[in-house]
Amino acid sequence: APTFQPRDNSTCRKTTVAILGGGVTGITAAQALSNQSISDFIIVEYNGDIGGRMAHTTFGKDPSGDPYVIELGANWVQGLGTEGGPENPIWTFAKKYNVSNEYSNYSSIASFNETGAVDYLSLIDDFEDAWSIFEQNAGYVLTENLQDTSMRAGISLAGFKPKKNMMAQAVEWWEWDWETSYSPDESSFVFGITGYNLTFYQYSDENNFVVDQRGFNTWLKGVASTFLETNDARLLLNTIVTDIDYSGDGVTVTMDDGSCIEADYALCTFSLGVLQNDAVTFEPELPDWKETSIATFQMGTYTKIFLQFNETFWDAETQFFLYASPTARGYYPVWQSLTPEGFLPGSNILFVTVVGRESYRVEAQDDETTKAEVMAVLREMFPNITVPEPIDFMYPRWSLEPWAYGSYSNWPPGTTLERHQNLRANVERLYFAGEHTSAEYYGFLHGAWFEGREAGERIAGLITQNCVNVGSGCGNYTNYEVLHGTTTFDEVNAFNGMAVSPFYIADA
Ligand SMILES: Cc1cc2nc3c(=O)[nH]c(=O)nc-3n(C[C@H](O)[C@H](O)[C@H](O)COP(=O)(O)OP(=O)(O)OC[C@H]3O[C@@H](n4cnc5c(N)ncnc54)[C@H](O)[C@@H]3O)c2cc1C
Repeated sequence: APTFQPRDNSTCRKTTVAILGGGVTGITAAQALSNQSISDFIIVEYNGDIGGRMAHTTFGKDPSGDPYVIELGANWVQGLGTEGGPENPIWTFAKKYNVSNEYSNYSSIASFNETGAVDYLSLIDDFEDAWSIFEQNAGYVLTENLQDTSMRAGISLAGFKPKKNMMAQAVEWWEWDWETSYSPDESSFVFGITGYNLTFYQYSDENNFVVDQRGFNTWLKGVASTFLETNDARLLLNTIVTDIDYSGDGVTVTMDDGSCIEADYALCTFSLGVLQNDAVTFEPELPDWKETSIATFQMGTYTKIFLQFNETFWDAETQFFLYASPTARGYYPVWQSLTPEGFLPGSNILFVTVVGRESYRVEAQDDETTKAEVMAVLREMFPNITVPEPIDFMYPRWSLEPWAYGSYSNWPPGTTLERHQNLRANVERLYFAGEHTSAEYYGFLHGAWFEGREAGERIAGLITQNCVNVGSGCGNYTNYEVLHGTTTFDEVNAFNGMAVSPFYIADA
């Protein structure tokens, strides 16, 4: 174990660029630097491996007694691409590094409630009919620069109102919360739809599920091996950053063992959850415009709960099982089977996903409590079968992981693109990038990849004075010190419902 050393800047390791975090963003940024012949960088990573939220573990056992490898975090390549059209870069890498995957067929679904199998799948068609209306409405709000609202309002105005119908609630969860890890009430209308379109219309509506027994991060290791040697001294694993001191001249990064790095530039790729939970101390404190944007955007949680059985007692061909709880929206709603061909046939593994508040609740309780809840649901879904106890059971606690504090970001209703830009923008020599800084693809692996590349290219441009990233700008990021609402003060009057000045003081 490292021994604590009092901080001593005179012995700080020196480098040109300190890359904080070895997830998709950090590794991609390092590659962008390498591509411009900048080899003097150090990557600092909390965990013992690269990949960040693209993380796997072992679970259960196969017929020969060896464990399976399953993904705790990112699992799909989302939006692949079309012939001749743009391709998702993650898909390009998945093909290049032969990452095993299988197409998720969302039509391979059966629906259930507390009485067992009940076919309410036509509600999915109703939701999708509403979708074709509200996506157009969102486009109108965007292009006319109208005020944003919630997805709830958007869905409702397009005619889909689940109200107390728990089966409609389950369908809505399948269509919305499952992707964004927040409810429609908590999600931006405009940026919810732009986010969906940029991935699933620009690339394609296909999601391919990774079952590679080397782990999904195998492609990222392949990318890293193109510019990092084995045991490269520029990759510090198992190293925890605690303090980041920044200025217009450079950045000093301190680790929990007291060691430090002095860099001309630093790129912080820590998740929005890490930033929101003050897991790292910034010196000086981050400016208001940065703090406000960190506090405004949301960090969602997405929890996959894995079960292995001795047999596949559910339909072996079906990929998805949707459950509508009679009392609680989002209560163990989507079940996935790894039994079908192309996944892990013979594994008898099922996993169920919860998000948002249900994730917080489930992640705060012990395995036994959760297992009992999950098994009670399965026994409601399959009333005519003696559902056996699982032979293995496991789930991660994303909301509690000190290197992530959640799963991925989401865009709340009623905020502007400028405020999001403040999440991206550098503060002096300290840069920020990650899935959360992607306005186009927040939440996705490809968002992390594009943002890592851009930050790497911008920093490289500053170092070499040779800007290659002409498309999206060079050097420092734009930021907005002050964000105005759309209402000017002369409009704060009785005609707009404000008959009394909000600044009125009775005896002044
Ligand atoms: C459960 C789950 C499911 C998901 N599903 C999908 C999916 O199917 N498809 C998809 O495209 N995306 C999915 N995502 C999102 C995807 O995983 C992320 O968008 C992406 O991995 C983020 O990469 P990043 O480099 O921006 O951040 P990270 O991967 O979080 O990288 C940041 C790195 O910083 C390190 N770090 C943090 N704090 C410190 C510290 N103090 N000191 C040193 N290092 C530190 C972390 O260990 C981490 O490695 C999912 C995520 C989760 C959690």
